[in-house]
Amino acid sequence: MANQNAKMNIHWFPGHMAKARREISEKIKVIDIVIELVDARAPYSSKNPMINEITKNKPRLIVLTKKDMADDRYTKQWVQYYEQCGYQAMSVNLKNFNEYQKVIEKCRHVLKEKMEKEKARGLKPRAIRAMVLGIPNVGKSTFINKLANRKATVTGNKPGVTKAQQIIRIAKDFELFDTPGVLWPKLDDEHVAKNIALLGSIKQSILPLDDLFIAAMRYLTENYPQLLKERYQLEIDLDDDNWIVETFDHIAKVRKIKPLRGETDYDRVMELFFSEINDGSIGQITWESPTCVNV
Ligand SMILES: Nc1nc2c(ncn2[C@@H]2O[C@H](COP(=O)(O)OP(=O)(O)OP(=O)(O)O)[C@@H](O)[C@H]2O)c(=O)[nH]1
Repeated sequence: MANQNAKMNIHWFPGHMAKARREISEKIKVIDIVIELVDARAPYSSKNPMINEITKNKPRLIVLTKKDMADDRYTKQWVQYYEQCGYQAMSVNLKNFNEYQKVIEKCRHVLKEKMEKEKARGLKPRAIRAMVLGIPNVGKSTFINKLANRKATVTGNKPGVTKAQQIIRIAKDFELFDTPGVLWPKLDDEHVAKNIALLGSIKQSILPLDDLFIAAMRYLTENYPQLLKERYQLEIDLDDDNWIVETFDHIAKVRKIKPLRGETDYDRVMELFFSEINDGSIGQITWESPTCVNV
């Protein structure tokens, strides 16, 4: 589960990006479908900005992971949104025993026509080959490991087929690269950086923590006041000039955080709040809706 300590490699230098692109471009030649994982709690912010360019015209399935931590209403809207944009999209909870099977089913469905055409042209039936892509912490390894642990056969143990050693057979008709393509988020966009920090995917210190705290509290008050009430018995009046200090004081009191040199321990309050946001204990929250981002 995403947590306070989960850290994204935020040092994406042009060299890293070029390398990631190169590796993916190599693999993409031999795959039929790209499975792009994004986090359902921020399905725009957790996307790589250049994915279209990188994956060229390969069929793509956008999978919103961690739907158990996101707001169901928004998850539905996001799936619809991406479908309207012309992609295949679905949401999953990878913690559920068999959910990933739905992803395979969907891939089969997307490629049905292509495979039938190949058959009609007299080509030998073959397995669909897929690759998983996504920014750090969206669930790529969880997804691949689940598939691999169930029924994995390394298919490339033929001499001279080095590349194929990275491909695992999941089912008779489905193969997957065993390592995902790791892409970078658009951290120079403030909206994205804030959301990525709230997902717990990067060390939150890349942004001033108090700004992040204030932005999160404002958003929760406007969108999920009930969750704040249930978790912290907190009701914020954003028109009150003193709401920020009062919020800190209130949480410290309710959660019995010891004062520091006679004052509210602001750092401890933020630490507690962010860890509860990250691990989902405040509730199912989505940080952006399709209506507020320009995808
Ligand atoms: N609740 C919940 N947690 C999930 C889900 N999918 C993944 N996780 C958790 O999210 C965290 C990150 O998952 P990973 O599979 O390591 O993500 P990744 O994309 O491989 O991350 P990197 O290795 O950093 O690129 C782990 O703690 C997983 O257990 C999901 O659908 N629901």
